[in-house]
Amino acid sequence: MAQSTLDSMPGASTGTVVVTEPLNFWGGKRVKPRQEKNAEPVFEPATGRVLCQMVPCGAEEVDEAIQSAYAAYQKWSKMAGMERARVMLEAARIIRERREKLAKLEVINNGKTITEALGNVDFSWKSIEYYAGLAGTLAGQHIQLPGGAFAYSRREPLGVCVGIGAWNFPILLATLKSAPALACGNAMVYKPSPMAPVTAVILAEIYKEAGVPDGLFCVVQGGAETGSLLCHHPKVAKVSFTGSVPTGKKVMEMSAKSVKQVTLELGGKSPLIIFKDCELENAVKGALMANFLTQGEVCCNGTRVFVQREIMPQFLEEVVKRTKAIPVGDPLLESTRMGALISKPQLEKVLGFVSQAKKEGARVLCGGDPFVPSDPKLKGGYFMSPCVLDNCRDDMTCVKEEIFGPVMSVLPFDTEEEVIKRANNTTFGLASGVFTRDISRAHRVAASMEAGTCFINNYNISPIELPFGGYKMSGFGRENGQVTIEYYSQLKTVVVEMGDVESLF
Ligand SMILES: NC(=O)C1=CN([C@@H]2O[C@H](COP(=O)(O)OP(=O)(O)OC[C@H]3O[C@@H](n4cnc5c(N)ncnc54)[C@H](O)[C@@H]3O)[C@@H](O)[C@H]2O)C=CC1
Ligand SMILES: C[N+](C)(C)CCCC(=O)O
Repeated sequence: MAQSTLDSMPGASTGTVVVTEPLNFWGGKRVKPRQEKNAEPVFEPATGRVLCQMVPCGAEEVDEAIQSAYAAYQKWSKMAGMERARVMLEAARIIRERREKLAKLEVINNGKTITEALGNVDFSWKSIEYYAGLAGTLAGQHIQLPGGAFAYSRREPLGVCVGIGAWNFPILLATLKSAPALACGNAMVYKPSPMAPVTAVILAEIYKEAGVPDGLFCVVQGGAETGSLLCHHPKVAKVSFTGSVPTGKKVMEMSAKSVKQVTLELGGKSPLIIFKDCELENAVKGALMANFLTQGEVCCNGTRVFVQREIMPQFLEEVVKRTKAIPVGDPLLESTRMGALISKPQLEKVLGFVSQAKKEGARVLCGGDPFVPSDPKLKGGYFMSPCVLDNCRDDMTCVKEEIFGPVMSVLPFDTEEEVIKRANNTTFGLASGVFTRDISRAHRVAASMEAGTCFINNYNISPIELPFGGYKMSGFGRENGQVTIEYYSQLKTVVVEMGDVESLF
């Protein structure tokens, strides 16, 4: 039972997998939905075929999951960090062992290429290893006070934390939220996106197999309604959310009612600035990495590509040549470099952005059309050709709004001062990038960016060791890196009197 979905994976190919096992997990096992009412079909993006049914959890089920997490938290939080680390390292080992199967299932549910999905699975076991490494280092301070009195601080967990994930990195987001949470001694109830529900429950099975107490990592399925039940539940101490700005605001509002801590990883419209003194080939490669991973459905993508006017012709020629050469198609083939978008509505939304851009005066240099691969089984898939837009202006819709698809907008600029101002002229602030061979300029620009990350001479390098998160409306709090320990724990100060109480009364 436990590994049935994965067991069917080795021979799996696009268009063959159907998932029928329950996708909820609490109390140490998969749990069948209480009623099939409101079931929603989940599609395989590469074929448009139904992969499984997602049945949203109601109030009673959410409560059951949270109670089960709370019971596990009571045990887990009393263990030493080193003991928790040992269990987590075992979970990381199991993920490594099932790397290929897990990645395949991720591809079938999300539509991204197998090459990227393998990288995402590697990111997952690395996050667990990284936070397992930190679990044994959690410590407080000892502070001496007058008269022999002293105090110490203890770093304690928060309790039951909720993770709400997006569909673009299903297994990676479930792991990068749960790994630091568990390392600090918390339990987590995780709600994946209703469009990508199948891999989080496998992570839950792996944690269980590694030896966490039953209930420590629970999965509840559902959309907005289930999400708000989680955000309102009185036993939840914290919500970590990845998704769009409008939903992030709602999560914050709901969490405010019972003063829950929140981490918000929201959208972006990040600038990538390419100066004329750059190494051009690297800048072109960087622009592709900034726009086309996971079909462009990445929050930190550098979708506003500012290019210094003198090198614009060469840049465009090279970027278009390479974009046209991207093999789009069956995401399970190793040679494919771009798979299918998550859903039909998402594909239509992205194509809509391209038509709007044309109306507003942008020029399509390549792509931007629906793409029908020659393989007949992919005819119903949500593919499009990657797109480069030229003649863009700062006031165009494609330059202002998050598109979340493979669409790069290219904008000319003349001076450093001008481009910094234009790059920062957005309500978002997730990431930014700069290509130049002038080291002073590189650091000057990095310091001026109103964004949580700045990449110098590369883009989208986000290993687990580095803090990741937004400025402005891209959110707050950080994920990844050592600092995330602070977002999943709280300090208790213990004050110790060694003499008599000096009372004023
Ligand atoms: N920054 C990012 O990484 C992401 C940005 N987006 C952007 O958002 C657009 C829409 O995508 P969606 O998946 O609909 O994003 P969304 O922000 O609505 O959903 C993200 C998660 O929040 C949950 N959710 C929705 N309403 C909720 C509520 N009221 N309370 C609690 N949880 C709730 C969803 O079920 C999902 O798990 C995309 O086209 C893209 O532009 C989407 C996903 C990730
Ligand atoms: C930083 N990265 C790419 C590993 C994950 C970002 C999460 C997101 O795009 O929603």
